Amino acid sequence: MRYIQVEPAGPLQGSVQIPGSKNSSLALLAAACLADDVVTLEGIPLIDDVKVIAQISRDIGMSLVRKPTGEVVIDPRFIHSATIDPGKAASYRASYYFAGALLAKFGRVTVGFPGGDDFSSRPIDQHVKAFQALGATVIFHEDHYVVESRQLKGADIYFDTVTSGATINGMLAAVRAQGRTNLYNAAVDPEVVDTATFLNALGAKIYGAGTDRIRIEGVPYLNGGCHMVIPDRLIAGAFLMAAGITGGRVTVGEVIPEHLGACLAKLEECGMELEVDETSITAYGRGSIKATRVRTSMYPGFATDLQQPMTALLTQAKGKSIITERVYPNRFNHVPQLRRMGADIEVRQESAFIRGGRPLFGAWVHATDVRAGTSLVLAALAADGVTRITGVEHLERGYDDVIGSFAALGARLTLCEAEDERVHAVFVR
Ligand SMILES: CC(=O)N[C@H]1[C@@H](OP(=O)(O)OP(=O)(O)OC[C@H]2O[C@@H](n3ccc(=O)[nH]c3=O)[C@H](O)[C@@H]2O)O[C@H](CO)[C@@H](O)[C@@H]1O
Ligand SMILES: C=C(OP(=O)(O)O)C(=O)O
Repeated sequence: MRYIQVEPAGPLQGSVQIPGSKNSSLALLAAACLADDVVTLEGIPLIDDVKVIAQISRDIGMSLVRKPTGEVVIDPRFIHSATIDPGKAASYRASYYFAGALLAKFGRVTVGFPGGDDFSSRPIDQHVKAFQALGATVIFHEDHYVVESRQLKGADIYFDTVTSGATINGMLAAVRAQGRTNLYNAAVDPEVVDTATFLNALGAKIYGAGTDRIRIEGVPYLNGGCHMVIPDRLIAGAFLMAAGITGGRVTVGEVIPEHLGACLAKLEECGMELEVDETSITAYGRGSIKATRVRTSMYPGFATDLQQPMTALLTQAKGKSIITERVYPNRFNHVPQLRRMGADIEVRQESAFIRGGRPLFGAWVHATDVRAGTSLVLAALAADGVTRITGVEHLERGYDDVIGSFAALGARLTLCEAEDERVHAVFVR
């Protein structure tokens, strides 16, 4: 069993270049299926979810090659199958994008149910609603679903809730549908805009991405092309919080500061000093962190994926903080683990009540999902003593080099192998 060992190393200091966004990359790689020629994507991180996509691509006949210079070159011209293996689909969340992307080209797609971080019920009813509105049938089987349509037809789609996944999937399915599609109550996340920008570069006609109404005029053909994925705003936000919790100074480079608006405002409310340039942000963790109230919401609100590192930060804020999780109300799996490290947090319904200022100490803890892992790394950086974090595979879904990137800032993280599996059983509860 692998674990990450974190030893005390004082305040983090230095700069880190932020990699391409996981969530955008997963959408772009599936979107590449829609093209009729070779596509090059720059900045795709080498994370586990992307490795699964590489395997899926091989299965369906889509060549996907990572060049030594880092670009990923995809040739979708010889895709021969629209069946996505249930096991592979279930090993990450965004496998559902293959349904939208392959539907218009193949008329029938079989995809295993999505996996990904298991912190809450994560319905796909709005994806289904979009496919059905475009004229497809969706049939559920034990471990997969089949989406079928002889000819997708543009439609007006009113999402019942704001969802980035269903907005992107609706866009993917509509790009090659016949006629006009309007997506209402669409998500405005940067990942939605990034996917639309990429598809438009290939010849799609998508208008209004980044607003809550997106219009798509279907096209019969998409060219090849090049695109650079946006930086990972969630990784960037967590590094800024790491500066706060360790009282250090961290610069995140190659970011789009606008994507982090709600996070930056909250960190300033907590008393952190920030210097924002065109493509970089420096956070100073000077002085004490102030308690605050956070409510997560969809973009441009405070991201649910930053809630967990923020919880870690607020354990060190003097006074009472409240975090309310509005996107995934049960997303508090990191809290019992933070408590093992001495944090005083109580979860009631969709809120975590944090009595901050208690010292943290090293312990064996388990990362149940990628952001829970980030939260534990941050807590460990501020803790007295050695922390050992299992569930490394969850961190590897989102980070291609969690050890190296924190080490570059002076942290002491080591990837270790435990021989005794019983250790695992003791704390994974
Ligand atoms: C791979 C990926 O991009 N994952 C991100 C994506 O997940 P994901 O795409 O799953 O999240 P959504 O944006 O779709 O979900 C937002 C909200 O809509 C609800 N919903 C969603 C779909 C649906 O069919 N029905 C429905 O009710 C969800 O329960 C949630 O409350 O956005 C989440 C919210 O920002 C992030 O935490 C995830 O990191
Ligand atoms: C929830 C997340 O990922 P996924 O949707 O891929 O499970 C995340 O990145 O925090």
